[in-house]
Amino acid sequence: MKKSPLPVQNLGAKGKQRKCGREALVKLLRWNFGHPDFRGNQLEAIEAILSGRDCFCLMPTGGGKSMCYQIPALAKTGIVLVISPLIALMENQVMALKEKGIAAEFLSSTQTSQLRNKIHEDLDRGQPSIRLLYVTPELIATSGFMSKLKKIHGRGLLNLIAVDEAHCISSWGHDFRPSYRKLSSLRNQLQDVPILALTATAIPKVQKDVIDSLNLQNPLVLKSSFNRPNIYYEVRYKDLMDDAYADLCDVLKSAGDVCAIVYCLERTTCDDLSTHLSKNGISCAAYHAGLNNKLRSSVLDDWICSKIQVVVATVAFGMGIDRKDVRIVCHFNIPKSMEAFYQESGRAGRDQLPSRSLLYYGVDDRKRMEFILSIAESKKLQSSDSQHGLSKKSTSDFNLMVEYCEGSGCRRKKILESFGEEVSASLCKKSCDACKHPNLVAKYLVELTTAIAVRQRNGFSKILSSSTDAFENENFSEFWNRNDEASGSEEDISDSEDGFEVAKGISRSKFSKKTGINEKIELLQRAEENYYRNKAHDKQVSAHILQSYEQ
Ligand SMILES: Nc1ncnc2c1ncn2[C@@H]1O[C@H](COP(=O)(O)OP(=O)(O)OP(=O)(O)O)[C@@H](O)[C@H]1O
Repeated sequence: MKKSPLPVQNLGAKGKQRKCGREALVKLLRWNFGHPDFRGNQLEAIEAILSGRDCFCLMPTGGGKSMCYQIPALAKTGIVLVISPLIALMENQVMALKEKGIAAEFLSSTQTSQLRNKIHEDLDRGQPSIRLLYVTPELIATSGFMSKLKKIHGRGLLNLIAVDEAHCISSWGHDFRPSYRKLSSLRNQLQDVPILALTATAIPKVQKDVIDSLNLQNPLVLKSSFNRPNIYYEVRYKDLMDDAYADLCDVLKSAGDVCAIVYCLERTTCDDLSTHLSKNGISCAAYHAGLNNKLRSSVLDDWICSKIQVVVATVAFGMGIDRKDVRIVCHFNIPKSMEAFYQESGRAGRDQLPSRSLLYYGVDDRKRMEFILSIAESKKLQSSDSQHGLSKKSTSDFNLMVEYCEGSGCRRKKILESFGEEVSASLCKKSCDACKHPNLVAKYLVELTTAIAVRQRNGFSKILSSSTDAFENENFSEFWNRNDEASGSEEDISDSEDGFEVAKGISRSKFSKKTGINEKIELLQRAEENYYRNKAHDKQVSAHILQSYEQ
């Protein structure tokens, strides 16, 4: 049942602001959201914002960042503007808030003009009923919307600008969106409105970049640990097992009928693996950008309402997925960076209950990812726009991921150290395989070294043939551009021209539909020669590679 919101707390008779004390804020939290108390740095962030101060807030996935702007929206008359990278994300949040009786809206080109006009009319009123307004960065950049914001601000009604997923502004971050760059002008245009930057994934370089780019003034910087104590981290080695599909099937079956996400690099793997799991009695479906919108949303709906328990997906299944009881997040292929891994594995256990991150590591997968990243890298070097247009992520970021899988020692420590955190030896408490079963993991790593040596002698035959397919049939589309399921409107970040999108362009042009098979083989051989230029390939290996193209 919808509740009516608690009366606004802060305005005295003459519009003078009264301090909204801790007790009143806790009351708002309990009444509107049913949580007994604030968590982590939530209260500090809220108090800073309500005092008019800029704030940079780093909280782990599932930490409760949205409360940091939702409570201020309820504590003051006026509007909180929330800038969010995805329409789906905005839709989810607005729906959840409306269910709680909180007046929230989003503006996007996916709405009817009638609905948009209604929202604009409300914003023009002396006392708008909307408390939270969600928009994309593209809308902010339009002069029409900016002048509307200025008018609202001029009437003293713009209380806060919250920039969600703020790391998207930094070209050092893993999710760089060129459209976020446009937010740099906010501080000048709307001078005394506090800005709150929120992110779950910011290495120190990105944190500084976010603060500088948004031009935050003397911000309160709140950082929580990235540690997710309720997630158990584990790596399994594909090269040491007969059948990774069967292994995953056993894992899911022995976990019971739990909710899980399995991430794969390629769409075909999603389809194959999902079919295999289904045949073995696991309630699951594939999800990737190759499926039509209707099918994708029905998979999503079925998963959200527990009709199916396991989704086998590419990274298109990403931001904005709000199911809290995900017990297992499995990476069936190695992710491209520690940041991506942290973000994706962090979708497990958002209810804080014990959960699992399971990564299947394979040497073929590693080589394939290195090959893909090397193409993106070489394009970046060629680009004259390398300062602003492209992500600055590089293959070196991937090495951290390889070290996570191939190196010895605590997995949790490796994750946290990659984000610049100092980690005490006792932090993990045996909640990763390397700490819980050190001898077994050490044995696996020795066996893996042997397996790699054997594979190097025999050549990594499958890698390039798979890459040909991928470039040709867009099997990797989501890898290059994580959000290609979005609507493609001018307000949508989905047509962002980030580094991978540009690299996709080269790959496509390299292997356009007109490219004949011989040319493809030649191009791939040349790429392969470059790639393995320090490695000796005897005739037998070359023949083996050619043979694999023909299959
Ligand atoms: N003070 C609190 N007490 C208990 N639960 C809370 C509290 N604050 C937030 N939550 C709950 O925690 C969950 C995660 O919150 P939220 O979606 O805001 O996290 P987030 O930091 O934005 O996560 P992500 O980065 O994964 O999107 C939600 O179910 C929310 O209701």
